[in-house]
Amino acid sequence: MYVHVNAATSADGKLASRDRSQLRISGPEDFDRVDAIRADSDAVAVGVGTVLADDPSLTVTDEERVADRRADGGSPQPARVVFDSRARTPTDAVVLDDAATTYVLVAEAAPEPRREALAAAGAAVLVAGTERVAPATGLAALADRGVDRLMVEGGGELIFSLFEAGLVDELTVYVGAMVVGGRGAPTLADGEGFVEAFPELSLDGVERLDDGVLLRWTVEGQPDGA
Ligand SMILES: NC(=O)c1ccc[n+]([C@@H]2O[C@H](COP(=O)([O-])OP(=O)(O)OC[C@H]3O[C@@H](n4cnc5c(N)ncnc54)[C@H](O)[C@@H]3O)[C@@H](O)[C@H]2O)c1
Ligand SMILES: Nc1nc(=O)c(N)c(NC[C@H](O)[C@H](O)[C@H](O)COP(=O)(O)O)[nH]1
Repeated sequence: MYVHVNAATSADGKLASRDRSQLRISGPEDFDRVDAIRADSDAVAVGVGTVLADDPSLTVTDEERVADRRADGGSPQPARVVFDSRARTPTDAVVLDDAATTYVLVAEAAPEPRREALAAAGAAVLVAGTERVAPATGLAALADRGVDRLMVEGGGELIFSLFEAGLVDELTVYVGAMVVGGRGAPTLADGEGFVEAFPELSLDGVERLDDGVLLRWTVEGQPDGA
C-alpha cells in the first residue's frame, strides 16, 4: 500500500493551536490540492483526535473529480478511515454520514457497546491491535478491502505512529504564513518522538502556494528499515 501523509502547519510547525480546535492554515489553492489528493486516493485517514476536534467530512468536493472517479469505474468518493482505539468516534460525526464507506479501526480494548453503536451508525468496524490500533495490522485490513493508495491527513499522534512503524511513503506539508506557538499545541509528528533512527526524507519539490510554501518529500529510510 502506498501511504501519503499530507498536512498543513504554521511556520513554527503547529497543526493547530493549544486549544486543538480546527485552525485554517491552508488557503484556497492548498485546499484544492488536498481535494485532488483525496480524489487520487482509495481512502482518506485521520485519527479520532481529529474527528473530535474538526468533525471533518474527508470527501472530494470538486464535482469533476467525483465524476472522473465514477467514469473510472470506482466509487465516487474515497473511503474514510478513523484510527480509533477505544471507539470514541461520536455516532453523529460527519464521517459517519452516507457520503462514503467509513472504516473505523478499533483495538480489542474498545468497549463492545461503543463498537455496536458505531456499526449501527453505519461504520464498518475493524479490529486491529490489542490496546491501541496497530498501524501495520490496520493497513493490512484496509488492503484486504481494496485500499492500495491511502492518504493520511493527521493529526500529529497518528502521523508519528505511522512514521514509527515505517509505513509512510510520501510526505507533503503546506507551511502557512502564521505563527501559532504553544508547547502543548499539536505538531506534525507528536507521539513519543524519535531520539535516533530518524526517518530520512528526500526533497522532491518546493512550491509557493497562496501565501505559504508546499514541501514535497519521499520517505527514504524508516526506523524498521522498510
Ligand atoms: N493542520 C492540519 O493539517 C491538521 C490535520 C489533521 C488534524 N489537525 C489537528 O490536529 C489535532 C488532532 O491531532 P491529535 O494528534 O490530537 O490526534 P489524532 O488525529 O492524531 O488522533 C490521535 C488518536 O487516534 C487514536 N489512535 C488509534 N490508533 C492510533 C495509533 N496507532 N497511533 C496514534 N493514534 C492512534 C488514539 O485514540 C489517539 O488518541 C486537532 O487539533 C486537529 O485540528 C490538523
Ligand atoms: N490541509 C489542511 N489545511 C488546513 O489548514 C487544515 N486545518 C487541515 N486540517 C485537516 C483536517 O482533517 C481537517 O479537518 C480537514 O481538512 C477538513 O476536511 P473537510 O473539509 O471537512 O473534509 N488540513
